[in-house]
Amino acid sequence: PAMRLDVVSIFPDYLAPLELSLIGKAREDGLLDVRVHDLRDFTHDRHRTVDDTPYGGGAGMVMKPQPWSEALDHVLALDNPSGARPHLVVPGPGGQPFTQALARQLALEPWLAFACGRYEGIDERVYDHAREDLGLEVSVVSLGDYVLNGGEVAVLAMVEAIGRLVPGVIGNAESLVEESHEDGLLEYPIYTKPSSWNGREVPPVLLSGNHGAIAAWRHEQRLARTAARRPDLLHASHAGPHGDLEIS
Ligand SMILES: O=C(OCc1ccccc1)c1cn[nH]c1
Repeated sequence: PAMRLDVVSIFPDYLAPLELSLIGKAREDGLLDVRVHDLRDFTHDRHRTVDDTPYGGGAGMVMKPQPWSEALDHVLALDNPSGARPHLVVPGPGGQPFTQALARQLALEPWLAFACGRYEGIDERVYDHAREDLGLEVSVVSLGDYVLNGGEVAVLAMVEAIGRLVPGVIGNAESLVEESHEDGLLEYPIYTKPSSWNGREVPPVLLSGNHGAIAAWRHEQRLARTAARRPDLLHASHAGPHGDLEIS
């Protein structure tokens, strides 16, 4: 059965790229069932109001709870015979880090619903309502320590990272194996033809046909790159036989 992905946003057109290329094809192949909903369809006033000023004062605006409650009810009611429940994922700067590990976990779920916040965010009671009244698992997830204007860009990134892990979405499975962050190290440098270009040569080991030496060189490169760019990713399990993390 297709993995179901619902997205609620006041800018549904922002999610149009999900109709393209890989994710678009996976939708055609029935692997992903992606539906985008306009939050303003769940307002009833002339101005289709979705936000208001924050209680307690402060800058900016807060998204009103009622439209979100009606949008979630609509998502849950849509052709949902099994009564299954979606995992509600809300992008936000204050969330748990979105990592390849979390992407892998989410790719195993049958149904994800994404709530795209705008302004300063969503009234907290929507999270409580979703958890306590709708019985949903709710996760606030951050792409990184920076602030976007809204959740849409984050959802595009997450849907791409998750969608490509769904079996059948990516053609050759092996391309999924050797990837950054899969085993905690960054990827090694890659090369293709011509072997000499612009006076620059491809490292000879890669042309040697000596697969042991090639694998060793690639591992060394991954360690060196990770030490240089992401020392935070390095830990004891990556130490060499002498327990050293020093890169030669
Ligand atoms: O800004 C983000 O989400 C959009 C958002 C949601 C709620 C209020 C303001 C902005 C974000 C940053 N890292 N990961 C997500």
